[in-house]
Amino acid sequence: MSESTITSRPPVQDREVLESLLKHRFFYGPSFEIYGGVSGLYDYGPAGCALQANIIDTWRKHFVLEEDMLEVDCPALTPYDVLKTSGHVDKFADWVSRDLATGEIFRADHLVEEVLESRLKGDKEARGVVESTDPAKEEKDKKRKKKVKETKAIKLDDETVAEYESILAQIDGYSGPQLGELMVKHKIVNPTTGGELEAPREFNLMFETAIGPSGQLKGYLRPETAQGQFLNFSKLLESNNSKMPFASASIGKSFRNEISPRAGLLRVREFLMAEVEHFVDPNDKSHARFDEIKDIRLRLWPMDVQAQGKTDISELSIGEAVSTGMIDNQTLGYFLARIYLFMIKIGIDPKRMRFRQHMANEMAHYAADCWDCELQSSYGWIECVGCADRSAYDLTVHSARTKEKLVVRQTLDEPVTVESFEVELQKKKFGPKFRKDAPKVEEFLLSRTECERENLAQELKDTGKIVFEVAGIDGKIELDSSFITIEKRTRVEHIREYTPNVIEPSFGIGRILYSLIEHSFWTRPEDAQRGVLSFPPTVSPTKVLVVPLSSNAEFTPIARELVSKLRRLGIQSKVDDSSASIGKRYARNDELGTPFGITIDFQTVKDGSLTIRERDSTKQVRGSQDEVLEALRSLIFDGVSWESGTSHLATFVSQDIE
Ligand SMILES: Nc1ncnc2c1ncn2[C@@H]1O[C@H](COP(=O)(O)OP(=O)(O)OP(=O)(O)O)[C@@H](O)[C@H]1O
Repeated sequence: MSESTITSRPPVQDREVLESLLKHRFFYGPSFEIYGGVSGLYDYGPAGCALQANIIDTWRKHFVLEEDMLEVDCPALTPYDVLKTSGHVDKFADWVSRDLATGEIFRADHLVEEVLESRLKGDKEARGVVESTDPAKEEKDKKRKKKVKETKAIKLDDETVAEYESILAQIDGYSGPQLGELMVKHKIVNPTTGGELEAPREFNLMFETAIGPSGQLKGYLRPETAQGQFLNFSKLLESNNSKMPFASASIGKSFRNEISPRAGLLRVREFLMAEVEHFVDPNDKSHARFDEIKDIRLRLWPMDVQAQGKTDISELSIGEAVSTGMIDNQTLGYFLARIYLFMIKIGIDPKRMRFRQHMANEMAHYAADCWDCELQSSYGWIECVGCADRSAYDLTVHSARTKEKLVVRQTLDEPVTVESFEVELQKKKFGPKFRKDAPKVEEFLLSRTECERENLAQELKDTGKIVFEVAGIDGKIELDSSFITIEKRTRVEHIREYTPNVIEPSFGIGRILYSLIEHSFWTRPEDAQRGVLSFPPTVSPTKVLVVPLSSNAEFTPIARELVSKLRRLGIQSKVDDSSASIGKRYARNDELGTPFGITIDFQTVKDGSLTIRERDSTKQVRGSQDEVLEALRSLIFDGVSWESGTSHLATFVSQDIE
């Protein structure tokens, strides 16, 4: 699939028609439904499972095989220590506000966003501004209006409009206290009842559990698959013959106790992730294959444009974006392009895909740069892949906590002379002075960075002592030079030891799958209820539908033989020999996204010839069995277009099929 072969379809006009199709054809549906269901949990049916499996299969070929990545599969159950060290126990939280009267809980950033958007909408109505009539947006607004009671046509002054727009453009970057201030300043209350809300407080999104019967080992269901890859770094490096750079990959379920799961598969509590951790030398983030992708043009929304409250998208080549510094480095740029190519391969509409850079206050403090691949659907622009340069953070914290060296040792071609500040402790004096805290103080001093050592050396020189604090020990500690010396020394090194940086593309498969469904959905012009899902053959749940014209017994062995030949070609097919009319059977399979149909009729019995039907155009051609099979093979595996793949076959006009 290339960009030029993807048909850009109008946004979904009526989500209910699509939702009814997805339910009816059992792509997915609420889990535990006959017990009333639990929000944010979904079961995938046969069509959804096959679609998901094909997306994953394409992902594995596109990333793991193409890039020689090392795949790992690690448990979802994760001990407390791991997630404490990674920062998830303390920081993996959203801000929530509770209605004091009803107990209803709101996610603070979503609430501020919805209320301000709705006020801006009310202002536009009051000013008589006609917005673009995007039906999907209209529907979203209608629903929001119902939910957000205060949407009224009230005119705002220009300053307030500018302020709201600026807040909305930066909504992902506010801290809890800042959201609280915004709620007070802009009088944001429970939109349905008008009730007062508590100041935002943190709510950790991880599901907590105890591992084993004693209840002593606290654990969590992982919120991402990444940690397993970091913890296995040394084994993976060894598997890669100690060669850098390299990438690991993992596909598995992650769990987040979302505050208000909504928008179907877009915000759920258990979802499939596919993540890559690409380990790279911090001094050289170039990519060996950058030239292959440097001319690919992406729709980019950089942080400075967002900070000005603007939504202007620049269409730039990756080469330009990296050379101007908009994208931090080649490896990050390389992965953004590879994400784009993957999306195109599975049939995502490039016009409904953009890359949004995280703003400085939204990015984790350690991240060098971060971009989200956002896909547009009737729910708006949704982050479907996050791609971050996480620097050396993860390996450094796990290494510090476990004392396992998670580093690369590189033999240098030429030895180098290195100058550094070295700390020497008179350990015999630490015991009597600090007693049980001595190891903590020693560890603190020995684990200072080069820059901190330099500062301490200066302090010692200037004042004859150093003064510092150590976490877990009360009060300030003072040490003079009889306890510690810090001196600049020179040594010759033959080995360079470094902690690699990590570039992490992180895919939410459910969000991608749902966006793909919307980008592929349309209804036949003659009947708005007749839905079609135009998946590319690579990901469609079934590739070929075999349709005997009637229940005539002569058709059965032909169908059986055909299916077995298709199977040998690696083409997955289904026979539909139900009593429904052929038109109905095709319509059913259009809803399932099956790209091709083969009809067996009385002519087949006579001369073995068959017809192939193409889902989107409903065109049909006729040929011998060998011709039909060869045409299907090239249509499905070689990405050949219908016109060129079947031009040598006779056009077939059926009387009663459609
Ligand atoms: N609750 C969820 N339901 C479905 N997919 C999710 C959910 N949370 C995250 N994802 C997917 O996992 C990917 C990587 O997760 P990441 O931590 O970057 O998301 P996030 O920034 O927390 O998302 P959001 O801000 O939308 O909650 C996302 O791009 C998305 O596709």
